[in-house]
Amino acid sequence: MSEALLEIKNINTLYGHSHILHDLSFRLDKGQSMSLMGRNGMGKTTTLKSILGIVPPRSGHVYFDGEDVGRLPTWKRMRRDIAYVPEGRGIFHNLTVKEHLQMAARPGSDGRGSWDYDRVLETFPRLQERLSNLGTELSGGEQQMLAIGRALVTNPRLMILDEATEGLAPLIRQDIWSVIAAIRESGISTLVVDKNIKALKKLCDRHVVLIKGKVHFDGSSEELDLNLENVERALSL
Ligand SMILES: Nc1ncnc2c1ncn2[C@@H]1O[C@H](COP(=O)(O)OP(=O)(O)OP(=O)(O)O)[C@@H](O)[C@H]1O
Repeated sequence: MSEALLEIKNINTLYGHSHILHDLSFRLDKGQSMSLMGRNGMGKTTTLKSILGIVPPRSGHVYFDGEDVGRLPTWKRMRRDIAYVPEGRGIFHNLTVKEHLQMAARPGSDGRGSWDYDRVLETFPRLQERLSNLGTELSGGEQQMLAIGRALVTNPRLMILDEATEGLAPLIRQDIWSVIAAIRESGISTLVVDKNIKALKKLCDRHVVLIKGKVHFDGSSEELDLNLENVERALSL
């Protein structure tokens, strides 16, 4: 049996008295790619924030590479090689593209440094042209490329992307999907939230669909195909 990179077990997450995630469990194996889907407000972002400890679950466990990281602060989880590309991208208005990448660059926890500043610029030639531009001067697509580039230079083993292509023009979306595929090919596991089921089916090995903070579907791309109607119903308005 393959080894789990990320495993969450029976997570319950609340905002005050609002119970959002109910006994949520799933696992992502090493080298694999997983999609997390669901209609607006179903708990996708809350799941990602629970994994990272930004919103710590009230109960349950988060295991990363076999270690229970559930009590660690967010920055320590990220030092275990988890990178996060948040919804809204989190680009700093007053820093240039170059500064964003230089500030974030570091080897992985075991010294891996395959994704460095130069490789990111080779992957995103658009960023190369924009090195001295401030965050505010970038288009939405360029901001997303920078957010992904900034995550890559930390040499993660797991990259988490929230709303990976939301609000981007179709051609830029295609670029982002190609880059996520390349990231995955380079051996980094990915956990991707997006609405494009077709792109996710091609890119990811496993798929989890949430309804009201519970797992409605969890399966491979083949199983997703077999349950497509059911899953599409869970995703439609
Ligand atoms: N900071 C917060 N305080 C209180 N409730 C919140 C907070 N953040 C999110 N929620 C609520 O938690 C529920 C799940 O939200 P979440 O953002 O995880 O959903 P989502 O599936 O990511 O949806 P979207 O696609 O809209 O981002 C929603 O009902 C939302 O209103």
